[in-house]
Amino acid sequence: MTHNVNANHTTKVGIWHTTTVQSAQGRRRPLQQQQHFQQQHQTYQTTSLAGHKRSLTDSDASVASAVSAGASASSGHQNEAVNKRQASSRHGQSVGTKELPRLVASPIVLTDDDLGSGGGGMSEYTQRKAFPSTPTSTIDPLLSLSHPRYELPAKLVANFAGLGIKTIYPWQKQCLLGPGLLTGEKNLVYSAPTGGGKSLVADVLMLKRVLDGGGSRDAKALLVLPYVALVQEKVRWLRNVVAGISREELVGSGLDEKQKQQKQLWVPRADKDTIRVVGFFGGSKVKASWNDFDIGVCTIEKANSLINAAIDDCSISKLKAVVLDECHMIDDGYRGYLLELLATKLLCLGQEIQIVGMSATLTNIRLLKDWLRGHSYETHYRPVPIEEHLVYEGKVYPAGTTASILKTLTQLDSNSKNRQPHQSVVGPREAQRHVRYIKSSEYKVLQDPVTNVIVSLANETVRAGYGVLVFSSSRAGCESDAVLISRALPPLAEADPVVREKRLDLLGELRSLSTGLDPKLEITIPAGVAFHHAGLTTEERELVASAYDAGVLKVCVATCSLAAGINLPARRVILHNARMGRDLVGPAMLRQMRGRAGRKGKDEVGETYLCCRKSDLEAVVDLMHAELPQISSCLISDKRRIRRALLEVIAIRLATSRESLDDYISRTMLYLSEEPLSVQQTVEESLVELQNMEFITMDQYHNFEATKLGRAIVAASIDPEDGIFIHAELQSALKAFVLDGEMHVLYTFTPIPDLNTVSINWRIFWNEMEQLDESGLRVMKFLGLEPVQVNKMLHGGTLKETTPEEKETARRYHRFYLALQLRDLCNEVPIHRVAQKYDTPRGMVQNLAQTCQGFAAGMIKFCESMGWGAMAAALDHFSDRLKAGARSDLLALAKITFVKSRTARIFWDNGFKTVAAVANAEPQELLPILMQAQPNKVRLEARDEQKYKDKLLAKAKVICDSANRLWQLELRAEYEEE
Ligand SMILES: Nc1ncnc2c1ncn2[C@@H]1O[C@H](COP(=O)(O)OP(=O)(O)OP(=O)(O)O)[C@@H](O)[C@H]1O
Repeated sequence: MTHNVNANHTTKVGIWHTTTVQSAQGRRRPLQQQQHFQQQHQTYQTTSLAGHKRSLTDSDASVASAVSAGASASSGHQNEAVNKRQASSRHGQSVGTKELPRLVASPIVLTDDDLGSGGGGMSEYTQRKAFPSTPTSTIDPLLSLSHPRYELPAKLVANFAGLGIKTIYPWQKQCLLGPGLLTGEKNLVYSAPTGGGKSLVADVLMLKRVLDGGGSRDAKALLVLPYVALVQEKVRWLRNVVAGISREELVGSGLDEKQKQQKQLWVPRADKDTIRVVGFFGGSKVKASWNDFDIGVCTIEKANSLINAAIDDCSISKLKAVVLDECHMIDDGYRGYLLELLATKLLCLGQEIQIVGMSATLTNIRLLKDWLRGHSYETHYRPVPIEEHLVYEGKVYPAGTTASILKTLTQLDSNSKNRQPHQSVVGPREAQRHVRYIKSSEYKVLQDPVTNVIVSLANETVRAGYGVLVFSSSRAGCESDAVLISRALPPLAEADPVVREKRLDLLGELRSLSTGLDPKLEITIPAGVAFHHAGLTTEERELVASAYDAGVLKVCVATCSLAAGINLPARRVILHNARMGRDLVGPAMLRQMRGRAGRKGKDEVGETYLCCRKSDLEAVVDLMHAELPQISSCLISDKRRIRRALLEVIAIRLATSRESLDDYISRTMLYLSEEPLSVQQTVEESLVELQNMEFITMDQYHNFEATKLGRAIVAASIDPEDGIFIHAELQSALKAFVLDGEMHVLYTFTPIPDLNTVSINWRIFWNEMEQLDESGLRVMKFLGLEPVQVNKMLHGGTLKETTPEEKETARRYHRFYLALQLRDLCNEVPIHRVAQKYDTPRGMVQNLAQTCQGFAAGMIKFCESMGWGAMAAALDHFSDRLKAGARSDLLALAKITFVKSRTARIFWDNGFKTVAAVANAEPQELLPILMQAQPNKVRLEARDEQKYKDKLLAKAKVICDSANRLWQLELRAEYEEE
């Protein structure tokens, strides 16, 4: 027997917490009543505020129908009938933003089993049983960070408390008090579940090293994270943590008078007493040096190149701590292996640098502990309980029972010959195990059981007032899920007035970005839903993530890019098929995704629902029960990596003799797991290959030395194999560099594309080629790119990629296609226009705009190291245009904060042609110019208009201040020249 969840209030789903359902039941009407209420409410709804902001024009309606078509390709007559019914029930309601016909989410029904068992009991992942409650510092004083054992400045402790960390968890205490950790004598590697509070331990140790500095006032730390978004989030967090803290404060805290006297007090200097946290990634800080920061938060690549440069110029002695977050990535051959390289170099230095590694998915922590010669700590504590489920064919199973689902299914399958077509695949034994089921839907767009389930589960949580994170396998999937979910949720007019205002503000902010408002976000945001993927620009992603974090949005549908490390308030995490592109995610990624549910400080509990298709069931159940793979070094699996490892240490002169190279290799993680003899042999072969490639030479004393080329490759932070390609390209360019146009320089600044990720639209290639001037065509010819080949491709030809030569040619076509995009960006074409023109997601175009700056800096270093001074100067001269995204006449203006590309052009056209002119302007004067620079004029209400102007005025003030600073620098330079 089953009970409709909406009609029956006796649900009991967990012993430790109330679930979304229970909370919802406590607060809301049963769904049927609610729908009735909504319809009534909608019928008599007066004109909404949003209606004033923007009306549904014909063109909007056509966009809406286009989106509808995309989101619901299978939509049919039955569906239309329902939609028409619903649309007519909304008659008289003003639509604030674009809106598609509404859907009613399928009801979720409880089974008897659930009523009796407490919703399947606690899942295997829930750690709450072992730690029923978190003790406080009244029970254990060491749970307070102000305890003298930690020797932390009072301000730091207060900052942590202000950020919600008033007491630490028992495991955090035990971990911090491990031997030699607080004093920085020992390295540490530790593992705790996602959301377990790992960051705090590393933050405390790292800050102690920076503040204490082993006597140095110039102590530095690096925190290494795998993704740019994580770097940005961490920079924000750490800046709050260190706000108002000076190094000398540490000396005064937690010590008695005698101890204070014994410690030498530093004399504070205005520029030295605060802790500077700086983020390093992609195109940011291309020329940054160690003097620019105290704590550098970096991507893996940036950390590796910073460390190389510091070892080379001997400034590495300032480095006191390195934190490797998500250190299981060491086993990722694509880029994670750089973690092993950088840490091994530090281990070889023989100076005290505390290395701290952490992860939620480390099974063989011992290997890392042995490698780092440190202390290890493992906990399974998760402060917020998580309840996990599998959903299959509309039925919800507690995660613990999934293995038996499969068993039942196998039995049923073996008897399938006897099964009648109308009989369900789920037999009676299995039916007892599922705790809830989602009724199938009458709408055509919700015929797919997985989609239907996702809409219902999201709808249930949002209506109970909580946040939902949905992971979808692709960008298109994210967008279509978001549109469908939004159609089932209450429209904007029914939202709380404060939330409604904020959603409208969010729409306004997105509209005012240079990319304009995405038509699908325009549909979903009013209902509190958005998507987040690499196709959006960073600004769009940031606005979406922070609106979701603030509760303005209730549903965020994301690709797995949002899975690692990000702290967002998700009561419920729903996985749409657990796929990344076409492939099923691995166990570590699965854990990361599910780990986004129920984060401390954001939510009290968490629930996860992995929703899968029948064809995936077996693989998904295996995945849910899969042990996390043991990590291992991947240095040896591809010889390119060991070659890079050797080339780097030779080039930065960390190890040049055979003995020191052996010593270096013996300190890798690889050396602990591989047969020493086979490692030796690989090293031997790699050294010979590096010599053959002319990256290194051996001198008469049998010491290795990097050649110019070898040093250039390391200075440019590129892979040795890419180095060969670049070297060949630049070497031939030297002979005939095309300087009577910009294409050749731009081509040189274009990062080497991965052939699998860049796809060329040959029609566009052809069109652009036809419009190239003579100089541009000469560049093409020089690169060996044939119009005949482009024409062939246009008519269905294939670009061969079998031989190394063919691969190189293919690379050039792809690189040239990207260079064309870069050319448009530098000629002030806005990102979204470039994206449209080249048939590429705008996030990708923005990524190109950002990464090319770092790559360009690498190319300049490459030329400098090769002794190609003239080429380096020519490239350097042009590199400012990449940053400015503008033609050369605007370069000076584009140095001003917020004045880039199109905005700089509008300043110029309005007579503000120099920094001095802007510096001498009143912010009010700049207001009309900034309004002109907004691409999308929106009809605004008077009140909103004022808000909008206030925002622009604040921006104008920043612009004036920035221009003033630049102008003063210019004046000083002129004065000094005289
Ligand atoms: N002692 C504490 N008291 C209160 N909140 C805490 C404490 N420690 C950590 N938190 C909070 O818990 C949340 C999760 O912590 P954190 O980001 O460190 O998790 P994590 O273990 O790194 O997870 P993941 O592996 O998913 O990144 C954060 O919001 C953090 O501020």
